[in-house]
Amino acid sequence: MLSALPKRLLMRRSRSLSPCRALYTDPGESSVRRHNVYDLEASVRRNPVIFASSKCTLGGEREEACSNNGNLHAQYQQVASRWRTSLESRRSSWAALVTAGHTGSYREERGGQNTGSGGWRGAASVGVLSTAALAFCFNRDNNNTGEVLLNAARSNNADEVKRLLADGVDPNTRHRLGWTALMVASMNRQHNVVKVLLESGADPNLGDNFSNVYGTARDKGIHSLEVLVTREDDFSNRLSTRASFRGCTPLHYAVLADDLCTVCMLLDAGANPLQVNELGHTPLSYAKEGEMHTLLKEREGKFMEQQKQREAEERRRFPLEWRLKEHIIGQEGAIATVASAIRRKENGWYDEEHPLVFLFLGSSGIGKTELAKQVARYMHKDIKKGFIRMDMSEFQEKHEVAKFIGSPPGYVGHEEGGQLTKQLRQCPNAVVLFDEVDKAHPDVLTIMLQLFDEGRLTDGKGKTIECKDAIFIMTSNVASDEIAQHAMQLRREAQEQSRRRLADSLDEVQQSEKITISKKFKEEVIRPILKAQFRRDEFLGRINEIVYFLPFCHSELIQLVSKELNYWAKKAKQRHDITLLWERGVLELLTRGYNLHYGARSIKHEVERRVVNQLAAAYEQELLPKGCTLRLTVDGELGDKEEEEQGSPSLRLEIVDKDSKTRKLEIRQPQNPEQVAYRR
Ligand SMILES: Nc1ncnc2c1ncn2[C@@H]1O[C@H](COP(=O)(O)OP(=O)(O)OP(=O)(O)O)[C@@H](O)[C@H]1O
Repeated sequence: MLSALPKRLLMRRSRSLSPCRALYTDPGESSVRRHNVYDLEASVRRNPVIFASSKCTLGGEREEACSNNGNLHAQYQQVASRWRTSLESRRSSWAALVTAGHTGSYREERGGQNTGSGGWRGAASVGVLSTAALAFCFNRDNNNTGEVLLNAARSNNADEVKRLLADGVDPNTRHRLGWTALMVASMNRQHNVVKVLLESGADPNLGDNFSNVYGTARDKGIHSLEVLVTREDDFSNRLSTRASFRGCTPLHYAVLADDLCTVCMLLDAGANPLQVNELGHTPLSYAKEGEMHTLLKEREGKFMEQQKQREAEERRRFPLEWRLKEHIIGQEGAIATVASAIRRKENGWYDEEHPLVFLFLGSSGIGKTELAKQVARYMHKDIKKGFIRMDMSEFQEKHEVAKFIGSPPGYVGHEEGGQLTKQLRQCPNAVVLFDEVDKAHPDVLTIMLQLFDEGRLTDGKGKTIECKDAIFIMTSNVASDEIAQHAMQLRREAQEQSRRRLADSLDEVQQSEKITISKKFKEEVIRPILKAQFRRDEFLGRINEIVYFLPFCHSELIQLVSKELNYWAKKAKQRHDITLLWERGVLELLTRGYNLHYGARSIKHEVERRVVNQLAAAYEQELLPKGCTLRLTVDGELGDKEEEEQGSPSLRLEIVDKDSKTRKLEIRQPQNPEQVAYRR
């Protein structure tokens, strides 16, 4: 077994597949790579994809090269001495192997490649060998059942795999370097093992966490030689050390291994042929022409169709309105308007020549940005690219148009491109938020009009971005006072009416708080204000929906306070193992901090000021034992808000003892530094 080790090391260098290489294999290429000599430039010429991956791995390569020249010896000495110490204490025979003549046979088998190329090659050989020895040694000593499963999969022992799975080992256990047993079996054409794993519920859509040898070595803080040997021994020796495999699924590996049987098994078990790896490639990108290519292409089409059906079913079962209401309190009119427009678009009942354009109106901190974000989250899985936020107060000057779409050739910043165009190019169907649109310069509005009208935008370099599928949302505080006053007037009238009807049930009172802005108000009050602000009828004419956000009613304020307290209660539990409870009066008292001009933000601040400050002070004064229960209560009478005196009633923090008795926490007020100085 020991003498077999150098041979394995040599053999692993004979073939090398990478996600990029698999597409371009010609007879000449194999000779280039026969001795694992990477002709990187040739690869780049053949396949632009390798350029991306080679670029990122080039650093690793250079790092290796320079360590080869000077550092490696020192590095090797450091690592090797650690390995040797470990080896000596564990297996004296292994230590003997490192110092004995096996390195010689390794050199011979390398076919004289290292002769004349300096002493480091010899050192590297010893390094590889000792790493392999150590990896082997560690493997032998490992009792972890997950590792045993991975080893059984690697050695094609289907019976052992079956036995381990029956004993309850998780079929999705990952190797410490990132892969699963199903990936190992798929890469190594082990059909029986693949079958057993799939039958036991192994997930065919998990992606590999292993990037490449150098990246993984860096991430895990282990030497690249150890990673190399482990990858080759525990996974496959046919894969490139430089290409990135992060995100590759068992299906990617089965395609790389050119194994049609495994591909069929994985697809039948629900593998997603559209799943991309870190390089953005689906398994189909690695399939050569022929049966495999045709099969994957056909399955991709079918999978897309099924996905559409699933999404439609999901939309029916869990409508957009519900999803939005999970995150947004109140604003039911706004939610209904936005959800209906998106539903029309999703179901093909829209004008596909123009993008959807909304104008959100209302005061600050009322949920305009939050609703835009939630729409983006619903439309796009990748929220980072799918949500573009432009602060229009940054485009108030005429010359700032260039920042928006990029400067023309010959101007400063031409190469940088525009803030909007750069992001839109990455995701042309994004949800784009133009915050505080009323602050933008008229020239910027002209560009936006072109964008809304034609659904395309030409940047400073003359390149056009088609974005008819994007959703544009503008927000503005224009007319917010008028909207707030009107809404409060409507609420007062509704409450008066319900009082007159002697409605004493809470439901009816809450019903009376749901109001709708009248058409007359929109036409007679809001339109003229908007016209005066934007000065263009055609701009307003291109807006599909003007959406009104109303100030919060009392029941919505209670919900906002509860949401905020729940947030802090969760934090208290997670960070300090403290349970936080409160009575209804606390919610009532905290709603009094609501300020129409700051919206939900004023509630957040009130909770921080009256509750979180006390908690932090009590914690600092070591009044809160770990695992304790705290209750927030109101100290004093909750009378009319208008008659309330400064600071009264206040919030009291009590600790609940084991026998359910409570005692007030005596929290000292933080001392004013001036008073401290005076006393001294
Ligand atoms: N209706 C709401 N439901 C739940 N949370 C809300 C609501 N409105 C505001 N918030 C919370 O308040 C904060 C500010 O909200 P948001 O950014 O949506 O305000 P806005 O209406 O866009 O105002 P501004 O124009 O000042 O940005 C966010 O943390 C948000 O989660």
